[in-house]
Formats: sequence, structure tokens, C-alpha cells
Amino acid sequence: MKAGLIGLGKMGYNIGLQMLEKNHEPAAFDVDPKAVETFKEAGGEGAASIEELVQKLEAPRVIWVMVPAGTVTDEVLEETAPLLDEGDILIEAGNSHYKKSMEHHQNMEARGLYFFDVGTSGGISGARHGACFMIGGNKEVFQKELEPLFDDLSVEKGYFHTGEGGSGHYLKMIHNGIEYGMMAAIGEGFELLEKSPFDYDYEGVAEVWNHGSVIRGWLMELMGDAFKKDANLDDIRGVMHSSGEGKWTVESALDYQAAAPVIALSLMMRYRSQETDTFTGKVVAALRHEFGGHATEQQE
Ligand SMILES: NC(=O)C1=CN([C@@H]2O[C@H](COP(=O)(O)OP(=O)(O)OC[C@H]3O[C@@H](n4cnc5c(N)ncnc54)[C@H](O)[C@@H]3O)[C@@H](O)[C@H]2O)C=CC1
Ligand SMILES: O=C(CO)[C@H](O)[C@H](O)COP(=O)(O)O
Repeated sequence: MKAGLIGLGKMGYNIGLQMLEKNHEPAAFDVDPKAVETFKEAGGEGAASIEELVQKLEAPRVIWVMVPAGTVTDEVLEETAPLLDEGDILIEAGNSHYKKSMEHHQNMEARGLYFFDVGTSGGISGARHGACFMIGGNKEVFQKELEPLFDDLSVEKGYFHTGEGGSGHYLKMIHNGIEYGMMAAIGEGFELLEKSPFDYDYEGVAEVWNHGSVIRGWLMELMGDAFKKDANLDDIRGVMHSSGEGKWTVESALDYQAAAPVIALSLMMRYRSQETDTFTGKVVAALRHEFGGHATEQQE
């Protein structure tokens, strides 16, 4: 099967390389012509526009979209859909909000297209060597047209048809919420080591925790890699950005009245990390001063 690919960034490019390796003969478009050139140099086929990409594919066309979530994804889908024929397939594998994906399902089905919302996990190395996919959409079409592709691009047992439209991205959102909580706990653990009276070798700690311990796993492996490059993480600041999935998870917890305090607090800690001082801190310091005469620290 000749697959189409839109988006040759950190994830899409590596998915493209896997498609190449596994004989899915990808043709790819990216808004950045340099990305298309790089893909061509790696052996892939390039397209100068979405229109040209569509023309290169045979019906039923399968197009994998891996661009920034939100407006860009919406625009790419809107540009692509009118160029397709009934029965063609769009796979949207970015980190999109599941409610938006449910809208895309309705919209694409109304045009006679099949749409799949796919949560992708495993990071860049997963995209390159085998990822984990959570796939929402028509099950029969998935089994008939797409299963071999997902089987090839995933690690063994690394794909799952999650159910109706939106369920793939909902599952990925919750996955990322869990990711926030797990990473926050690892961070707090190392903070407690750092504040302790002991002089731990953090790379050694990550290494031993990753051998037989209850908390072994890929995040701990990555922690070992990071400490190997920078023993005390001196080169980076402790500022934690986020791209929306944690916030959406917490919003869902509120919508569905589910208690998710670990994920919620890990999200708040990300926001807190982006501030060097806080108004909360000023208010509490001022109040302590007002009621108890406790010292405040003055601005320099
Ligand atoms: N980086 C990661 O670890 C993961 C990212 N994702 C999701 O996958 C999607 C892609 O992520 P990355 O590859 O990391 O982002 P990226 O920023 O590295 O790549 C995005 C690519 O899309 C291209 N692009 C932007 N607008 C376009 C347009 N209108 N038409 C065609 N191409 C366009 C950009 O030129 C760029 O090459 C996002 O939705 C992201 O949330 C999902 C799982 C893991
Ligand atoms: O989906 C991912 C990993 O599973 C992406 O790396 C995502 O960007 C992580 O979320 P955040 O940027 O909010 O930390």
C-alpha cells in the first residue's frame, strides 16, 4: 500500500522512515520544503502540496496526518478532505482533543470518508522504531484496510482499536495525564535525594532503580540517560512546559467528577515552575506579616 503522510516533524518524519523501511512507499508533504527535501534524501517520495500528494495515491487513499494539534490540524484536514474520494481514509495521529476529533469524525463521515483518531505514544524513538497506537474509528475498515500498517509501525502488541470516534484521542489524553503524574513523582523523588544529607550518584540511582525494582520502566531509563549527559542537570532550568493534554485531562476529571488529584497537582506544578515569584506567595507573606508580625523578604 502506498501511504500518504502530511507533517514531517519530529514524529512524522520518523513515521515516514518506518513506512519506507516496511514497504509502505510513503509520499509526504510538509509546509516546510526543507523537510520534504530531507525526506526525499532519505529515500521517500516528496510532494510540493497536499493536492500533489493526493494525486500520487491510489484509491482507497490512506493519508496519515501528523502536524501540530489544534488549528493546524483542523486546517490540514479541511484542505485535504475536499480533494479525496468516497472511501478514502484519514488517520489523524497527533495529540488532538478528543472532542475535536469527534467533530472531525462526523464531518468526514458526512463526506463519505473514513476518519481515525489515533493516539501515538513512544516519543520520537517509538515513531522511528515502533510505537504504541490507540485507534478510534470504524472497526471493520480498520481491520480490512489499516491493520497491517499499524502492525508494521507499532511494537509487538502495540496497537489497539479503542472503539468509536474520539476514543483513541481520549485514551491518549488520559495516557498523557498518567505521564504527568508519573514524571512528577519521579521528579519529587529525586528532589528528596537532592535535599538529603547524602551525596547520591543520580545516574547510578536511576540505573539500579531500573533493575528489578517496582519503579523500573522507560521513564527511569530516560532519567538515567539524562543524568549520564548532565550528572546533576546543571545545564537546564527546572521549568516545565506543557502542550495541553494534562489540562484537558484535568478538565475531563472535573466534567466527569472523577478525583484525579495526582494529575491535577502535577499540572499545577508545571504552571508553578514557569514563575520565578508568585502573587500567592506575596499574599501569604503579607498576611503572616499583618497578623503575626512575621518578617517578609523585600524586593531588591
Ligand atoms: N513529539 C512527541 O513526543 C509527540 C508528539 N505527538 C503529536 O504529534 C504531532 C506532531 O508532533 P511533532 O512531530 O513533535 O511536531 P513538530 O513540530 O516536530 O512537527 C510538526 C510538523 O508539521 C509541519 N506542519 C506545520 N503546519 C503544517 C501544514 N499546514 N501542512 C503541513 N505540514 C505542516 C511542520 O513544518 C513540522 O514539520 C503533534 O500533534 C504532537 O502533539 C504525539 C506523540 C508524541
Ligand atoms: O504525547 C507526548 C508523549 O506521550 C508528547 O511528547 C507530548 O508533547 C507530551 O505532553 P506535554 O508536552 O504536555 O508534556
